[in-house]
Amino acid sequence: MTSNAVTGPNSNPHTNAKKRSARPSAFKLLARNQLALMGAVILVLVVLIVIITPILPLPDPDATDPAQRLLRPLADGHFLGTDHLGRDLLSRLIWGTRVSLAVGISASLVAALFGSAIGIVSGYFGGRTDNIMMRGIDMLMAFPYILLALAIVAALGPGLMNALYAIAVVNIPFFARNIRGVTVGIAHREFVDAAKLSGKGHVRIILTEILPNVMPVIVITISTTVGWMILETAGLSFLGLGAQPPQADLGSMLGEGRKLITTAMHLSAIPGAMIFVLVMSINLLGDGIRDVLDPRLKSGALARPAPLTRIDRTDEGAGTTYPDDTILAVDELRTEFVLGDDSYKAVGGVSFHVGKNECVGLVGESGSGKSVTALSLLGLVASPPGTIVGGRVMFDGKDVYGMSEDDVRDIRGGKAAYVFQDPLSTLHPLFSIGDQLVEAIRAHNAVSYKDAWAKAVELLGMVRIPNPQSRADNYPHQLSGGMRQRVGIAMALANEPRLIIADEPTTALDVTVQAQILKLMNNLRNDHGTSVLFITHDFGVVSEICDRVAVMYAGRIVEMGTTEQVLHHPAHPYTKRLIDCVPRLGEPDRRTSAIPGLPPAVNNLPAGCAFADRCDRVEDACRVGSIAFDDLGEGHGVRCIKPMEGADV
Ligand SMILES: Nc1ncnc2c1ncn2[C@@H]1O[C@H](COP(=O)(O)OP(=O)(O)OP(=O)(O)O)[C@@H](O)[C@H]1O
Repeated sequence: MTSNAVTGPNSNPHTNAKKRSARPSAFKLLARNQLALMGAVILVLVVLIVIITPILPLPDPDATDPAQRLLRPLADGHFLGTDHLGRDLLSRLIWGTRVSLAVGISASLVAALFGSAIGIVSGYFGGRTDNIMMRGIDMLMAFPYILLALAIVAALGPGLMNALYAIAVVNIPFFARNIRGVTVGIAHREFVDAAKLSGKGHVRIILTEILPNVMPVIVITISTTVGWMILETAGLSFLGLGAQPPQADLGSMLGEGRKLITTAMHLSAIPGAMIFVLVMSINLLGDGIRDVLDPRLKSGALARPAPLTRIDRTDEGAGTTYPDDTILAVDELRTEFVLGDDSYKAVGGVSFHVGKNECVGLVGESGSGKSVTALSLLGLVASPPGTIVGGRVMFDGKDVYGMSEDDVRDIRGGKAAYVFQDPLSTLHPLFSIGDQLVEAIRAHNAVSYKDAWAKAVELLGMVRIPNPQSRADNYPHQLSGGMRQRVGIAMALANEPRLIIADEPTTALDVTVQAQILKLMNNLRNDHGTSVLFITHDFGVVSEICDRVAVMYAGRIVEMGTTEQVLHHPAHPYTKRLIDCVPRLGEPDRRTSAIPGLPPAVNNLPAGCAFADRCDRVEDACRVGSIAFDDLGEGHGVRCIKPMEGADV
């Protein structure tokens, strides 16, 4: 770590002007996965060779020549040698691979077509249709699949086409079950309901709403099963039920070679190696395709995140000093998401502090970096893809990024607690709220279950949940949204935190419940001396609860001051426009106006002021260099070269 090599997003804005695509192309993403690329290269090579097989100067694969039997590889005129009938092995291998690939891919497509159709219909209609179709599929699955395949070929008679049908049929249940599961999850989503309400018929809904959403899963399933189907086809041919003599496929070649394995090992080793290479390359490519089609895998969202955000700092803040009673000090914090060659500078040098028993609001439009700032404070940004690339966070006088994992974990839910916007997604659906509170209490205190339960009930009472004793046995789905948020707050209060970080805790609630929750938080703050970092996009909420407020835009704080200063005398044009968006009670004639344009993408920030393109006071100087955060006195500061002095709102 060095302290001088600051490469923050705005330290050299000229470099940021470079245009970059939001997301690399699918091909680029695939090419980055070296194993998948290797698989793709091998597979393309094999496919090219089998496509041009008829025009290759190869001897007839079925022409026998007893005088030339069992020649070793590299023999004259026979690069891979000959088999027990003197047939050229290279020619048989290439023709055999062509047959195996064609049968394997065709079987996959047939299984995918029928299996997916069954899965979609069954998952979409549900009820009796689902029951009948799935019981049929269960019956197919009740037999060991290879026995079933053998039985089908035995009934239809040996032959390649019959092997193809058998392999396709035994794989239909696999597709049907997979796709049904995905369809059930989609069939009741709001966009499907909206399509139904708009009068679309079932067939159109399936084709336009369901199919595009399950298509990636179908493609992924095909790509991961085609190798398996080639193996199964080879297995049937190996047993003499697939390709019939003299036709070669990889399985039948292996079967013939097996009889002479001790005298001419190459007869089985060569087709065996080809099956291995083919199946491996298809599987590697399949895995790569799966990663490309699921952006969450590529971004690391589905990977197991590290317990602490990755810290790779080029600086440790500007060394700013803060008042003595500061509980949280954030100094030039920078957090980035690295996706391939793109880095998303979600937090680009943020500094603020929260004093004891103080409530500081963090306000800004959606995407301005409020949540990432809040999560970065205690290393909760998922890594990958998030990295803290600069700055320092001091909590209660200690450097958070210099602490051990255990120490940070101790602070989380202990001295500092989070309250999130949607408590339904943070509360466990299968445990009662009492049990979840008990768990939160016992994670930081060595108390008995009974004592923790009593404390849990007390906490529920404290956040004004009626009948806390009996409500403690309720599950999250049995509570209203407002009550769930109270439980979220009770959970945050469980260990008497010194700081509560509340990320839009009232956004999902109606105004009456919102007012109750704000009052509750204010009372708790005053009763317990807790500090609050309150994240919101609503200036109305700020005016009710915050002592000071910081306004964020494109990952940076553009204005900061007391609530009175920022709300009534905004200095930054952005703050003024944000305030103008809020309707006021009792002022029906006041015009509210939306801010034109959109915030810049954080992977492509412009030089100078990030708000310049949307600002009606912009001048040339706004688009040059880095805009400093100027002190306007009395704790009021702004990042603007032309602040609005004395603007009265
Ligand atoms: N996992 C991620 N990968 C890539 N970019 C991300 C990720 N999470 C957040 N971002 C980006 O970081 C930026 C800041 O997001 P953040 O969630 O902090 O905004 P916000 O101000 O809290 O918005 P909201 O009010 O909508 O929650 C956004 O541009 C967002 O797209």
